[in-house]
Amino acid sequence: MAVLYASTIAMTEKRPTLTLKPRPKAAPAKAGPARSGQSKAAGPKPGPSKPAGPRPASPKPARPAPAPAAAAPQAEPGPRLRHSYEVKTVHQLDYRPELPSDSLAFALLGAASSVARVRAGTALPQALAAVFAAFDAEPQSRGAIQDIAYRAMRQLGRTDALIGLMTSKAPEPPMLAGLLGCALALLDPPAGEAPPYEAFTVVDQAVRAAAAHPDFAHAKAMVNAVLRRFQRERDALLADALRQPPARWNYPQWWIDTTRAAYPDKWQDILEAGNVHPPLTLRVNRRKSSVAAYLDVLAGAGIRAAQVGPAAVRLEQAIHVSRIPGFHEGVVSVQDAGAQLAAPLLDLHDGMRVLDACAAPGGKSGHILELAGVDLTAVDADPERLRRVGENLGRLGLAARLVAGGAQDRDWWDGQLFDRILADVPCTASGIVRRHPDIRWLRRKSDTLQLATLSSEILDNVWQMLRPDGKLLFVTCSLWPQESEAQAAAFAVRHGAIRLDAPGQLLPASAAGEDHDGLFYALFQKRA
Ligand SMILES: C[S@@+](CC[C@H](N)C(=O)[O-])C[C@H]1O[C@@H](n2cnc3c(N)ncnc32)[C@H](O)[C@@H]1O
Repeated sequence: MAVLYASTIAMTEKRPTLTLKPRPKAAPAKAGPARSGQSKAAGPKPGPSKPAGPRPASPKPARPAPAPAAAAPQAEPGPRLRHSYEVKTVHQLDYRPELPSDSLAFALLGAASSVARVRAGTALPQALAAVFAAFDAEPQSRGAIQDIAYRAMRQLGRTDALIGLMTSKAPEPPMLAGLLGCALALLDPPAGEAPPYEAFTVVDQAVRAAAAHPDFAHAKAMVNAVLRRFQRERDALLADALRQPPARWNYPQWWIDTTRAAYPDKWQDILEAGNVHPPLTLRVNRRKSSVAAYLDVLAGAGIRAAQVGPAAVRLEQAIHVSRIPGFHEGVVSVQDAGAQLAAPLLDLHDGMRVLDACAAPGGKSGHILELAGVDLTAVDADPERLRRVGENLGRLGLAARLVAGGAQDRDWWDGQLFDRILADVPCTASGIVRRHPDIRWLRRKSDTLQLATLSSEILDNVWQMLRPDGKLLFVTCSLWPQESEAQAAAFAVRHGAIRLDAPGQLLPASAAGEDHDGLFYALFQKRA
């Protein structure tokens, strides 16, 4: 059943007409009209996770369209509402369109719903999970929805600017803006990337998508006009849009300013590195195999790969985890090469008591247990994420004591000191935006200070749980000094901690020889 979303988002009963900005001057037409009346769209260019052209009939029954806004149930009888712009309506992010589930139009609506959810504050993976459930999406359409949503996130600054240039006001509801953004991201891929679909297919399917949604079927002509105008006036529009830094870099302005202030000589490279597709890097479980043996397995399966760290293997082409040899048997885990530095830095020995203070989803917990037979306590504040630690360790054939709790609290601690502590604290995650392109749009500037405050509480608390001579590794996946180096320096002063050798701030890199996320490492020893 379609879920109605609370009517906090204003929309008028009399639907607002989104007017198009007048063109500065007539431009010669390059593209033909959108063929929205056709029964079958041309299929996409070959590539992964792409839906086929529309089928004549939907394989699943479409969800019934909820009642129109004016008929939405009132909690209590109130004064009669005027037929005016004061009447609010609900927006239906969960509405399953009456479209073939393998059509690009279906995938575009799913991606548009995901983008609208991210704009409302939901992380993209959760947004996608909600859309897959609401749309009852099959694996093929899931792949297509996800692909388009990730593209849209990587291009959001640019597509927002383009939409702003072509429309007189922000398209409403947000899902309509999301649909335009998704379609523009397909029409205008990043430099060097081929468009995944023919332009006329994208326009045709975006118009069909708009027409299939009760909240903005009225705007299908606008969708057609905006996308066709982009095709005709592409160069001029892009030149105009790219004058705005968020469009040029695809980050919010505050993010650009913060990066520039922290890294005056490297900020552009850092921003670019966050926009490239991340590689698929694996960690070989040394309890089950070796890098050399695993590379042989990959070669035998026709998968090209290279060693990029003591236990790290990078695949030349990303593949689905289900196709990674030995993944389900726990021979390998997916983990960035930079993140693989953590466990070896802890200098682990069999029999040690080790605390992983912010453990979920358990990437580093697994590595710790692969390296030594330690007694591991894995704490995380999020019980749902903690469950994934158990699943991941189970796949590796390893075990730890799992504790749902705040690492700034002590109620879960049995009072016995730890020999080693890993504090991979919550942070803005500004160093891993290439894997999570939604993060930059979800974060607010004020998050940095709030997260830095929490992480200093965590550090101060777990330091009391460390035995004299013991070591604590402080890790963030942040690029901001406030969360990393400044935090580490202040911590060392507060506690008189000995600072040992560690990589410090690793900036994100995507060169063949060095390819890792942006991470920060500081290692401390407690005085005996
Ligand atoms: C950077 S992630 C940890 C990644 C993990 N170490 C790994 O390698 O897979 C940070 C984790 O801290 C958790 N977290 C957030 N606030 C916390 C708190 N107050 N105490 C403990 N864990 C917390 C989050 O749920 C998240 O799982």
